[in-house]
Amino acid sequence: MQDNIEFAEIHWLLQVLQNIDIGLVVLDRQYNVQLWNGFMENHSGRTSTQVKGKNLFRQFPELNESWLRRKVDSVWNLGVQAYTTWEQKQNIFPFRSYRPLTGHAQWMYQNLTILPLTNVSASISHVCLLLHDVTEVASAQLGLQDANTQLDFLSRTDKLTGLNNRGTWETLLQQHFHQYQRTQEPVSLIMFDIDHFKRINDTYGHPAGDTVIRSLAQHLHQSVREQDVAGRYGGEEFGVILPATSQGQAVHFAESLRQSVESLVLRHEHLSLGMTISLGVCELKSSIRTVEQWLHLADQALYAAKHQGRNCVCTA
Ligand SMILES: Nc1nc2c(ncn2[C@@H]2O[C@H](COP(=O)(O)OP(=O)(O)OP(=O)(O)O)[C@@H](O)[C@H]2O)c(=O)[nH]1
Repeated sequence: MQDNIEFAEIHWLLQVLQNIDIGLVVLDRQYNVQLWNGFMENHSGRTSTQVKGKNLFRQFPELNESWLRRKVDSVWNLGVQAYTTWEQKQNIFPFRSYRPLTGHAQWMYQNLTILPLTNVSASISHVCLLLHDVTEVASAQLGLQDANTQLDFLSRTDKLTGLNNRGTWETLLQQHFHQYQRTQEPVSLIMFDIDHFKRINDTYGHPAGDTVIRSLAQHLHQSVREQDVAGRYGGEEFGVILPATSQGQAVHFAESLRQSVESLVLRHEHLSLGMTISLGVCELKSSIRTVEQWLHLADQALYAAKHQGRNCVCTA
């Protein structure tokens, strides 16, 4: 009677294992498949009869053999279970994902547990791979990461121009100021502003003014080196930090920017628009005690350029 109940229990257990929503694979020392449950059959398209007794890697050449062997060998050698998550390896078995909720995840994300299985003499005779489909969790987490990256980008950039916004740019200016205190390596600052921009707005309308600002920002972005830091400081005022640049080199850059901006012809609807800019340059020196003072000196140079008649470069 007792034997019958135990036999029935084993029978039920086998049915559960066959139908459970987790992949179960038992392997012997030679990586021959000894058990292949319903989950594995459904997702691989191979029946248990097709794969049983055959080498796993010969059956599935798309598996990363050296990686999986390393993992499984550690279980054979240490006798303890091993675990790997989808973050470490997206999909161990390249199964497609058919979950309606996660239509954008083409492949199944998987977590894998590898268990040592002992025989009657308590030595490890087989290993069991437990494969969990974690596509929904992974997609939600990846979606959240994407949203955070997007939010981070939006909080750092100016909406109209895509340049660093004022807050970000000022933080970077602080960093360059402090770096100078440590290294004394040359670093220059250029502040510049579109001349008579109010007239553009008043004559052609605010959208035309926006086009001018956007085009100038794009031109600036294309003109600076990778290590330079461009930002929109205010309405039509911009700042550029030029690392490893002396005052003379910064003036040279400012002058070539001034000339290239002067020759730009911008299209807005049926209009052809042009603009000029005035620029102030200030190389950081040890006599400049604070970042505010540095910015103020560059701003003063910019206003000097305005007073000199605009469309020119002045130094602090
Ligand atoms: N279209 C548009 N206009 C802006 C934006 N931000 C600021 N402005 C306008 O820019 C104009 C700046 O005018 P002012 O500060 O008088 O400067 P200006 O006309 O360029 O004169 P100068 O700087 O002295 O050459 C103001 O009319 C602002 O309303 C923006 O994002 N888009």
